[in-house]
Amino acid sequence: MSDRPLVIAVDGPAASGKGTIAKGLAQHFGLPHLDTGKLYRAAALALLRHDGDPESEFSAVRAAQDIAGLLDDPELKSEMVGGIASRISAYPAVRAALLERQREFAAQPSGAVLDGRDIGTVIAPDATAKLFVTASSEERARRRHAELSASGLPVHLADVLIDIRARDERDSHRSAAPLVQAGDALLLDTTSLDPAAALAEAIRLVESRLRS
Ligand SMILES: Nc1ncnc2c1ncn2[C@@H]1O[C@H](COP(=O)(O)OP(=O)(O)OP(=O)(O)O)[C@@H](O)[C@H]1O
Ligand SMILES: Nc1ccn([C@@H]2O[C@H](COP(=O)(O)O)[C@@H](O)[C@H]2O)c(=O)n1
Repeated sequence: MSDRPLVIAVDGPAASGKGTIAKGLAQHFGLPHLDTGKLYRAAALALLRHDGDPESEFSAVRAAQDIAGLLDDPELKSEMVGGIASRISAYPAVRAALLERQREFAAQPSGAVLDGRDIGTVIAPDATAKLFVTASSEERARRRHAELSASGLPVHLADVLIDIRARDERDSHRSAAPLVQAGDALLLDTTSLDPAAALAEAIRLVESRLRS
């Protein structure tokens, strides 16, 4: 077994359960965790609050440089913010503005768990273990719909499914750091797993990497 810090990269599409798994892995292995989607969402929120134009890369980069104080804002969770995050995250200069912070987090001597879209491919290509977490788009829409309804944000399931599919399309087909399973990532399909079973499988997969 290597004595390098344990770094776990968790990537996957929207509402696949990667954040839930990443948090659970962090707790299990005693590591700090970063939800990198929050950085893109915070940039989107900064843009919205400054009446910026998502069509302007310049405007989006300025927003990405101005996310202090926004990382725990409850508005980050809204579908509107998630949609704008997915649009502006396609700009290479926005990704560049958020890169160093993520790399520094991954390089902590303690090790780390990060979840997002490009952790295993761009942010931490040398991660000890990489998981690509997925689930069918219908199941992901069901989960996101339940989450939004529980937090008092009424939305139609059909609209959530359309939004999830649009997000998948944008995240997977952009030229800058697209959502793609890294060649050495282990696939974890959570469609028919509850959160506890998904985490148990994730721990098993990480441990299998630690032994290899
Ligand atoms: N295996 C699972 N079965 C059922 N529900 C789940 C499962 N995993 C997570 N959830 C629920 O689905 C919703 C989305 O999960 P989570 O936030 O972990 O996904 P995510 O991939 O990190 O989403 P995003 O990156 O788009 O914010 C949450 O409400 C979470 O509690
Ligand atoms: N590493 C990442 C993380 C996120 N994004 C983009 O942000 C959007 C919102 O992310 P959530 O995980 O909170 O849903 C997402 O749709 C991606 O477009 C990213 O590009 N890279």
